[in-house]
Amino acid sequence: MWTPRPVASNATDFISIEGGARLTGQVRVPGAKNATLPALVAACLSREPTTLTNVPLDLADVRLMITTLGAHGVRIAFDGPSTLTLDGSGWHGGAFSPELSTRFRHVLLLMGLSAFYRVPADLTGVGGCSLGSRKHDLHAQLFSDFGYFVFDNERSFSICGGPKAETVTTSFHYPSFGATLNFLFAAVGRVGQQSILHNAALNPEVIDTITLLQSMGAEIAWDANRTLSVTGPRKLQGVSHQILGDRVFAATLAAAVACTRGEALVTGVGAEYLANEFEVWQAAGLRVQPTATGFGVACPDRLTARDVSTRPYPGFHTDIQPLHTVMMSLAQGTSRVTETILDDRFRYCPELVRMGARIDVVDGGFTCVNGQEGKIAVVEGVERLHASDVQATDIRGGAAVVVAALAAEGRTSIGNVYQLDRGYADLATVLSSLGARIQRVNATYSPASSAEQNTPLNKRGAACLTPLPG
Ligand SMILES: CC(=O)N[C@H]1[C@@H](OP(=O)(O)OP(=O)(O)OC[C@H]2O[C@@H](n3ccc(=O)[nH]c3=O)[C@H](O)[C@@H]2O)O[C@H](CO)[C@@H](O)[C@@H]1O
Ligand SMILES: C=C(OP(=O)(O)O)C(=O)O
Repeated sequence: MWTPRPVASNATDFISIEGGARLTGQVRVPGAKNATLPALVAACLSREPTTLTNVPLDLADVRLMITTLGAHGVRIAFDGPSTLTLDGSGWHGGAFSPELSTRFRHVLLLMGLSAFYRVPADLTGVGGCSLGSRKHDLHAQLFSDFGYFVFDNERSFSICGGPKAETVTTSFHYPSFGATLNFLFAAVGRVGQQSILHNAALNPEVIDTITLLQSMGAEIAWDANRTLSVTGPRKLQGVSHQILGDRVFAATLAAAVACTRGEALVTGVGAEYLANEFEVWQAAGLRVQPTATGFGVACPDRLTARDVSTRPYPGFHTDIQPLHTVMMSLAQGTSRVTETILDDRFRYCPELVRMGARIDVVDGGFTCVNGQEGKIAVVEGVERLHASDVQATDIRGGAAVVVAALAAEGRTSIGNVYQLDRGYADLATVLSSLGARIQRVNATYSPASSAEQNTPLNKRGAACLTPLPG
């Protein structure tokens, strides 16, 4: 049996980038984190082993999910660097350790898995990126609509009991990705019963999970009005499923190419999954050419400013918003980036400002999906960014800072690399294969050395670090 290597996430690690190298070459994106987390849970719905391929096993969130599944009765065999087989028949639910659950958002999907197996589950603390208020009221609502007993207060979220034996119809005020997945997991467990969800999320990663469930035997249909209908099968069989390529990773590479005026061929994910983002970026001057296995991207000239507003799929993806902001930071003109889904998703902007970006985050005068005051980043493009000592505030905010550093003059240090490890496998290796001068530095703590106390990162109190190599 193959054994996965440990995910290297030392709290004091940082990424060092000497900016200015034009990115060129060819790269394949791995399977998507946000398709893998649901697929790991969906695979456990069969009492027969199910094999997943194209799994980004080196992601911290994927490991957290695997560890949590294993701790609650799932048997997992690693078959290779991106393949594993799960046998979920031993899933027993119970109380999830806050030590694990507070570190990733999609621990919420284990409530759906428990609903499927009709075992009680108790969740104290949910993690994920800090992007403002991230509610789970729709999750609580759907389990209640299905007939489970739900206890949901500030301290814990628990379900127990079983579902009703009749058609269930439920409706979301917003097409929540995570809540749609939990709906699917609970619905496929109701043998012969129909479940209907109005205003479902139908993004590529949900469709990938639906494809997996359909191949296992579930009857699932949807329409253009976002109405999802599920009939639970008598049995879900074990299958093999390849995880969808990561569209956000692909967009990150496109942004890196754009900001370094490079040229690259990206494979492993269809350009159609980025249709909206590419339409905006092509209007800004980016050249994108879909291919049979991905897309070519090139940026010969400076981009021009373009406004965007985040929306549920197929609208402009909130996870790609920080990458748009960094592209606009170097574009000609002023653009407005409106975040309508997660009010605090501009936490990375001060990091870009440290690198010379001109960004003002202002109140937008609208209410965000999460009920908070929505914000707009007003980005005045500059010709150049400069190196600084910055932090990855969250997965995609961290990616935006990496892209900025690739384009900036001088050497940038990026701390809090753990955030990047949650969503990007081997980012430094992937970027260096395109010619980036990037290095992950494994820092060691040494309080005795006063020289180390003066390294750039220490000015912001991030860590005591050994001097940068090179
Ligand atoms: C692991 C994963 O796949 N995460 C993605 C998923 O997160 P996640 O599944 O958490 O996102 P949701 O689609 O559920 O949440 C989006 C919005 O809906 C609100 N909401 C959500 C649930 C709920 O019960 N009540 C409620 O009001 C949230 O506060 C937020 O404003 O979609 C987000 C929005 O596309 C992405 O940024 C994340 O990358
Ligand atoms: C916000 C994200 O992830 P999570 O929901 O796991 O925090 C993300 O993938 O950008």
